[in-house]
Amino acid sequence: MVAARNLRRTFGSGDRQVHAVDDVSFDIPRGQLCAVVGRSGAGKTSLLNLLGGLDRPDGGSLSIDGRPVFGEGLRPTRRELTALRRDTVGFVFQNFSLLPILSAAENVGVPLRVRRTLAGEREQRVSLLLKLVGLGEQRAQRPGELSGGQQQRVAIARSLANTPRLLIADEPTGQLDSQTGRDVMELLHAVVVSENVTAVVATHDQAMIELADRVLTISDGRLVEDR
Ligand SMILES: Nc1ncnc2c1ncn2[C@@H]1O[C@H](COP(=O)(O)OP(=O)(O)OP(=O)(O)O)[C@@H](O)[C@H]1O
Repeated sequence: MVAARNLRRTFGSGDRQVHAVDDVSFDIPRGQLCAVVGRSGAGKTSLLNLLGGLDRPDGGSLSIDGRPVFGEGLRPTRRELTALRRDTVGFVFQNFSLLPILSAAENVGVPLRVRRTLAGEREQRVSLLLKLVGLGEQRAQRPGELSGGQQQRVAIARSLANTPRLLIADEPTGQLDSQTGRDVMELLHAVVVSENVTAVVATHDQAMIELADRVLTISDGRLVEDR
């Protein structure tokens, strides 16, 4: 599902050069929940940004779902990267990134509006997703009226709206207390199974690491352990 070969991302130049992603290669099969771990500054976010098409590598190649995205002689346009994110990838961030003036249901529906999904179909999918994350009753509430854990559940529902094949989650439980974080992790694990999506999750969370099928450890931009 994800094939990364010798991926590199370097920031800055001269003495201040940082190899945030340094010659990283791996394959992630479909349906796998893969945790990416490592110290602060190790390069987890930089790697996830490449996998999700939010940033471009300086070297190496990447294929998602059998489609070459980056590689020798392959420079996707901004429009092509936008299409990749819209059609293939779902994102969950530490800070939830919900729109405060929209209800839970409207937030989940945003990716479907972007894709111009018909209203009836959109409503159906939004209801299904809110039920999936256990928030069928909260559909009309705005993010400010929901707890942190509930907000992250809305964000997970939104990330699944466009039936992504790849789910990228960057520290999804970073702002949650440990029990709520565990619930959100279990939910993520359950949706990976039920929606047959492949997930790559940057985390410091021991509970998530235990739930993961695979753990990639990054240190100074390098992949130092794969188990
Ligand atoms: N846009 C940027 N410009 C310059 N340097 C950057 C940029 N983004 C990341 N870096 C550097 O790349 C390295 C890896 O950062 P990254 O955010 O990927 O680490 P991380 O493992 O996700 O850390 P954390 O757990 O704290 O989020 C760090 O040294 C960081 O300072």
